[in-house]
Amino acid sequence: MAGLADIIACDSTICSIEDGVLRYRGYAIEELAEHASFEEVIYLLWYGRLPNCHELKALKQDLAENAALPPRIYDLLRMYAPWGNAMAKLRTCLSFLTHFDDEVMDHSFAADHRKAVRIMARMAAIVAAIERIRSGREPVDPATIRTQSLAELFLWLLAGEKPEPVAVKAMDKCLVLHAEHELNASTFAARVTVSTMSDTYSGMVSAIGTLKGALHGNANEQVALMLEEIGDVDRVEAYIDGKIADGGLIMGFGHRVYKNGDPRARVLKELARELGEWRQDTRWYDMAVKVAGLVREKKGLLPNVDFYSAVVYTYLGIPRDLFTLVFAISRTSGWLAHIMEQHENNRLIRPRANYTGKGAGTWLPLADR
Ligand SMILES: CC(=O)SCCNC(=O)CCNC(=O)[C@H](O)C(C)(C)COP(=O)(O)OP(=O)(O)OC[C@H]1O[C@@H](n2cnc3c(N)ncnc32)[C@H](O)[C@@H]1OP(=O)(O)O
Ligand SMILES: O=C([O-])CC(=O)C(=O)O
Repeated sequence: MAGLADIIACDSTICSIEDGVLRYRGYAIEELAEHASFEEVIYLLWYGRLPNCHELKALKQDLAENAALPPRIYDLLRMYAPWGNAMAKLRTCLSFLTHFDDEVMDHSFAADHRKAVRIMARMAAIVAAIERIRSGREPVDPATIRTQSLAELFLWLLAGEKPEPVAVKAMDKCLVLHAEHELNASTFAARVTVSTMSDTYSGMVSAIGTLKGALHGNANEQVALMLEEIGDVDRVEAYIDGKIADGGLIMGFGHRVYKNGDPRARVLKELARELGEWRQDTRWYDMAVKVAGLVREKKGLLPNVDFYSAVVYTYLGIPRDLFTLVFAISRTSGWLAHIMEQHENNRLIRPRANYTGKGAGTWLPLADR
C-alpha cells in the first residue's frame, strides 16, 4: 500500500483515533484541551494514567530542575548562521545533548524515564535560545525563572519577560492539543530508529527531522506564509481560486486519517477567535475562516491541526519559522512515550518493499558496457 496507508504497524496503548475521535490513553482530546495542563498530559502519556496532586507536583519539580541547558549548547548555537533553518538547529541541538547524558545506552524503564524528563525539560529552553541567539540577544537561563508551567517557561524565555496569563493559557492548550497523535510520520520514524536498540536521542533526532517536512509539522509555517501572502480578507477568494487552478496543495488541509475533519482544528479555531479578540485584531482569523470555507466548498477539504495553530501562534507573537519547533516541544511528550513503549516491548521494525524494478540481469564487464 503506497505510503503505508491504513497499515497497522504495531500495538500501542498510548493514543487512539477511532471514528474521528482522538483520545490520549482513553481521554477525549476535547476534554483534555478543556481541563488538563500540559504537564498532566505528559504524565498521562508516560505513565498511562492521570497523576494525583503529589505525582503532578513531583513531575513539575523534576522538569523545572532539569530545564537548564549544558552551557556549551549556547556556544554551539553561536556557531550557526543566524539565517539557518530553525528546525535543523533544533535537530542538531538534540543530537548534541547526547554527549551530556551518561545514561544514553541504558534502555531500562527507569533510565528511559529519567532521560525523558531531561529531554522534555530542555526543549523549551533550546527553542527559545535558538531565537534569542540568532537575533543577537542573550539567552535567558531557565533557572532564573519561577514557574512550573512549560507553556509559561517557553513564552518567558522567548520574550525575556513574564507573559500574560491569557497567552500562557493559550500556549498550554496548544501543547496539550499537539502532544500525541498515534503513528504519525515523525513518531513512526522515532519508533523505527529505537527498534534497532538505538538510543532515545537518536529517536528524537529522527522524529525532529521527520516533523520538519511541509507535509507534516512544517505545514503550520506554510499556512502562515499563505495567509501573509493573501494579506487581506478581500483577496482570499482570488488566491484560493488561483491555487486550485494551479493544482497545488493548500497547506493545512487534508489528513491521512481524518476524512471528516480533525477534532483539534475545531478547538484551535475557537482559540484563534478568542486570541484575535484579545489582540483586537481579527484580520488573520477572518482570513483563515474565509480560506477554510472556500477550500471546503471548492475542494471538499477540511482543516487539519496545522491550519488554525498558525493563526494562534501568530497572535502569540511567535516568529513564523518557530511554529514547527513549538509543535516539536509539545510532540516530544508523545515521541518519548512511544520510544519508551518501543523499548519496553521491542521487535525490530523492518517491513518489505514490493519490488517493481528490472528482472534478473547478466553481469557485463566494464570494458563491454
Ligand atoms: C500534523 C500534520 O502532519 S497534519 C498534515 C499537515 N500537512 C498539510 O497540511 C499539507 C497539505 N496536505 C496534504 O498534503 C495531504 O492532505 C496529507 C499529506 C496531509 C495527507 O495526504 P494523503 O493521505 O496522501 O491524502 P489523500 O489520499 O487524502 O488525498 C486525496 C486527494 O486530495 C488531494 N489533497 C489532499 N490534501 C490536499 C491539499 N491540502 N490541497 C490540495 N489537494 C489535496 C490529494 O492530492 C489527492 O488528490 P488526487 O486523488 O487527485 O491525487
Ligand atoms: O497523524 C498524522 O498523520 C499527522 C498529524 O496530524 C499529527 O502528527 O498530529
